[in-house]
Formats: sequence, structure tokens, C-alpha cells
Amino acid sequence: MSRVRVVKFGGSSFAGPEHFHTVAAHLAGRVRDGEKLVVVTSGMPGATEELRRLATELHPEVSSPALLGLLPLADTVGAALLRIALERAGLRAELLPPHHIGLASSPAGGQAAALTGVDPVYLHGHLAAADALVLPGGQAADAHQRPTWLGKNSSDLSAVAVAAALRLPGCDIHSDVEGVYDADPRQVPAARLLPTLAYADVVTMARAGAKVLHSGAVELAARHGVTVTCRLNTGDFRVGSVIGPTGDPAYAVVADARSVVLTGDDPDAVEAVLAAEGLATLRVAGAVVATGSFADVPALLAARGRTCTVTGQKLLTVLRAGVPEYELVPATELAVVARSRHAALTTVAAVA
Ligand SMILES: Nc1ncnc2c1ncn2[C@@H]1O[C@H](COP(=O)(O)OP(=O)(O)O)[C@@H](O)[C@H]1O
Ligand SMILES: N[C@@H](CC(=O)OP(=O)(O)O)C(=O)O
Repeated sequence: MSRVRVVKFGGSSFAGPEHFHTVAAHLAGRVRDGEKLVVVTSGMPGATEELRRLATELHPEVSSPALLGLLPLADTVGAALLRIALERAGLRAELLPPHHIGLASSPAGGQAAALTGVDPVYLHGHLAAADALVLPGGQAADAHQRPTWLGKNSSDLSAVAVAAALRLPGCDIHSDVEGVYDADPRQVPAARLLPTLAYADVVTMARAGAKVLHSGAVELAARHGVTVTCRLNTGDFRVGSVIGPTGDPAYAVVADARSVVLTGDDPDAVEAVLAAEGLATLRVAGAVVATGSFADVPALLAARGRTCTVTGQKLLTVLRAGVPEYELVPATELAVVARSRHAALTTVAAVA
């Protein structure tokens, strides 16, 4: 009998059409080796944001429900293209629409939906006749079977949720880096790979704005004991990091270039507006910090009647043995400060 494995390929896996074949060839090899696959797929890089751009070009005050109906289509296209590449690679592949994935969410409405449960019955049914099920990440259905979107970067969440529902011990999350480093390797060239990490430390890094994994996905993995294996999305598809209940003590720097630091309005009210849009926030030195942001945060707040000042600072977090320390750094100095904090950390970690 085949072993079932959930594998996720993020947008960075599909930088061009040929990458669909690269991924399909890898997956075909795994099927030949005896695996049955549930493949969670994101859209091509930038595809979601390109849809957002088009929508706001058509209508600058586009409503949230209208926008949320459009954005998930990027992931549908990614999944449909991968299904085609898998078919060409000789696999029996099936593409699942949102209401056949089994992910249940809060009602479709003006904000990103919350995952409320997972019913594995469809997955078991479809798996019987397929080598690979392909499903678009971040998509669910509400109690009325209306399609919903689980928010930015939520493909990781889909992968973990599906693995938990199928009662699997783990899932593979593939990206353009083989694993979690002690700093973003694109910002800090001396960053080092962390081979084993505890769930809690990755959640802290993700909440501080590290782009590599979705914080809710790691929280869900912790609740269900799903081991998350981070792997490369090309070449030898090697394993870089394994995230589980325990790991090496985490010493790391997270410099969130996408963070938005806000002052000047009622912080509780500002956080409530941002939370309703699925944006994560932290409170640092009296300011509200939206981490890993994608939306036009000041415009969003203005539309909800809040007036804030954007300070021009960015959030920098240093983890020492998993304990975070937050500081606000001028945006122009973020990369330099990140490298210097990382260098100091490397010395401490070597001594510890
Ligand atoms: N601590 C970190 N370790 C590894 N990668 C990181 C880290 N922090 C940020 N990143 C960035 O995360 C990127 C991968 O995330 P993302 O672009 O969302 O990939 P995907 O599209 O595959 O989900 C990497 O290219 C890297 O620049
Ligand atoms: N549509 C999602 C897809 C996603 O989760 O992306 P990735 O897996 O590349 O982080 C987004 O852009 O937010």
C-alpha cells in the first residue's frame, strides 16, 4: 500500500513555466518510490499581488469581499498548471476545488477567513483513484460551501491542516531556501542553517515577520504534532530544517523590511482593525507594529477612520535561546544593523 505524504510548493517554486516540469519530475520519482501525494500549491511569484494591483487599478475603493474573491485565484492557476505538468509526467493527478479539500472556515465576508476544521473524507475519497491530488493553498469553504481565503501566505497552513486531518506524522514544505536560517540569507550573507527547531521558536520568528513560514501553520503543527520538514524546491530537493516539539536553542535575527511601525492613534483600536484584516501585530516601545505586511496599512486604517503616523522605522528582533528582544531601527539602517546583530549573536551562540 502506498504511503501518503503532504508536500507544499510555495510561489518561489514556480518562477517560470519550466519549473512546473522540474517539480513534476521530482514528484513523479516519489510516486515511483511508493508515495501517494497531496500537493499544496501556491501561485506563481507575485501573482497574488498582481491581482491586487489590477483590482485596485479597476476600482481604487474595491470592497474587501470583491478583493478576497479574486486573490485566491492566483493559487488556483498555480495548482492547475502543476496538475498539467504532473499529467505530462505520466501521473494520475486530480485538481481539487475549495469545497472538495475539506478545509472548513468562518463565513466568507470582508476579511480573511479563519480555519475552523478539516474533514478528510473528500481527500480519502479522491486519493483512492489518484497518484497525486493537487490543491490550491489558502483556500477553504464556509458552512454554505462558499469559497473562502485563509489570507496571505496561508498555503503553509493548508499543508499542515491537511496533514493533521489525514493523521500523518509530518509534511514537507518546499521553498527556494532549504530551511530556516538564523537570519534571512538574502539580508545577511553569513546566515547559518538551523537543522532542528522547536515549534515555539519558529512561531516567534514568523510573528516577528520572518517570511519563511506562516506562524499559524506552525502553531497548528504544534497542536497536532505534525513534524514540518523544510526542503529545497529544485536541484536535489534536499532537507534543510526539521521543526518539531524540540530543537536546538534558537539564536536568530529577524529583520522585517515589510513591517510598518505606527504611532499616534488608540493602539488597541488600531490593532483591532489590522487583526480583522488578518494582519499580525506586535506592540514595541508604545508603537503598533504590523509585521510581514502586504496591505497598504495607512490607507486601510484611514478607510476605517483611524489616523496614524508611519514612523519610517522597521522591526528588528533578536532571539537568544528562543527569547525575543524587539527594537525599532530606521528603515535605511535595517540591513546594516541586522548584519551587526547577527555577528554579535554568532559570537554569543558559539560561547553558549
Ligand atoms: N530566517 C529565514 N530563513 C530562511 N529564509 C528566510 C528567513 N527569513 C526570511 N526568509 C526568506 O523567505 C524566503 C522564502 O519564503 P517565500 O518567498 O514566502 O517562499 P515560498 O514562495 O516558497 O513560500 C526566502 O527566499 C528568504 O529570503
Ligand atoms: N496566494 C498566497 C500564496 C502563498 O501562500 O504564497 P507562498 O507559499 O509563496 O508564501 C500569497 O501570495 O500570499
